[in-house]
Amino acid sequence: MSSASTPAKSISVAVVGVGGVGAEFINQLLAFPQPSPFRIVSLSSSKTHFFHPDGLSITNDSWRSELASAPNKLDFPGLVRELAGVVAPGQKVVLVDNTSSEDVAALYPTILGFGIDVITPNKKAYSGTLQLYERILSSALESGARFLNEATVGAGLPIISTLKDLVATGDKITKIEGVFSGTMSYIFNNFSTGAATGPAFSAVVSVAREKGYTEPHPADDLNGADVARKLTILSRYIPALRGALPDGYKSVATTSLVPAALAGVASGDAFIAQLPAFDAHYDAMRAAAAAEGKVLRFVGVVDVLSGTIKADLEKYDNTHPFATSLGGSDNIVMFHTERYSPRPLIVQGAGAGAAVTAMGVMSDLLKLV
Ligand SMILES: NC(=O)C1=CN([C@@H]2O[C@H](COP(=O)(O)OP(=O)(O)OC[C@H]3O[C@@H](n4cnc5c(N)ncnc54)[C@H](OP(=O)(O)O)[C@@H]3O)[C@@H](O)[C@H]2O)C=CC1
Ligand SMILES: N[C@@H](CC=O)C(=O)O
Ligand code: NA
Repeated sequence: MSSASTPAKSISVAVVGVGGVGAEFINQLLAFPQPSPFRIVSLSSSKTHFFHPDGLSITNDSWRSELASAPNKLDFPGLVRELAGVVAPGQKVVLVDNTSSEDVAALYPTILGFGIDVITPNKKAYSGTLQLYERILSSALESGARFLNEATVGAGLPIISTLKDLVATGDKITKIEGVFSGTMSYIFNNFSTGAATGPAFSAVVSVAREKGYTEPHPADDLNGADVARKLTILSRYIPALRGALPDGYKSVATTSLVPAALAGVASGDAFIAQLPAFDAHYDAMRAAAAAEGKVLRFVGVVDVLSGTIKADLEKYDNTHPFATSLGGSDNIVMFHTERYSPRPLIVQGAGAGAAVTAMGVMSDLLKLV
């Protein structure tokens, strides 16, 4: 029974993926002030899951071991059907996808079609084919379910909400540019400081991985695909570019920093182990930039007027804001618009890491209350 001081637990939350971001999200959700409008009805790792329509009785100390010892193998389509049975008038169900799985992302149209909201930091769906993107939109429109993905760009930074607000209030975006990868930012903030020499490229990449900034496979950051995905997601919120990338991120002009010899390495561990053999190549790039008084930064551009969407390694003067004002995993995103001209609207801050990404997911969840 509900009352003003004890609201009904009216939002059932199913969490899929309990890696760095997923675990932090669960901790933030369990720490939400009581009485909470949320109840966790399901937790899934890539191996096991548990589900109870009335809510799970878990704590921050217990959920990992309980999930690890759960007898149920993960059957994701089966879980979706069970969740669909929980949807009822006044009873929202939201699936929070904290994986980087294509298979989970491919089911979003079905999930939304059941009236289940989807919240995710996973970029795979919205940066995929135009066809999948359009099916997500039409399923959400038909059922009224929400699809929210703030954490896919800039982690917890308000990038997507800012872009949506600019567009919804009638501003015209002319260009979005900046540093969109926390991993690339961390790497080049530490590797290319203006000096001709410094730490080994492979060592800096390893630290970025240890800090939880990289994708499960770090090559997905170094090959530029992660930035290309973010640019695709942003371009789809801009009316003039909505249909511009039929093949999604694969249509973005992208510079890869992965040595050709490592392009097919299947595991992240093997990739990290083999990267030191190529340090001399990156040393030469750093020295060449330093000789011109410049630093290296990996940037993305969505130029609405020319239709150019690209992810590239660029050289910037030592005095440029990309050289002087970025630290850690900082992203910086500049929105050039009709209203914000000639000076852009700028959002800057940590753009990767479990805590700030989970905060972005949590902020989307709060939009449902
Ligand atoms: N880390 C960051 O800073 C940011 C991450 N993101 C996005 O957040 C998502 C999660 O990232 P992160 O936590 O760092 O990555 P992790 O690799 O730490 O976690 C991903 C988890 O998903 C699990 N998983 C994979 N497939 C499935 C599946 N089919 N069902 C259930 N679980 C599955 C994996 O399990 P197992 O290990 O057993 O395979 C793993 O535990 C990614 O999409 C990433 O792009 C977005 C912004 C920033
Ligand atoms: N690997 C990504 C994580 C956030 O999207 C990054 O480094 O930015
Ligand atoms: Na964000």
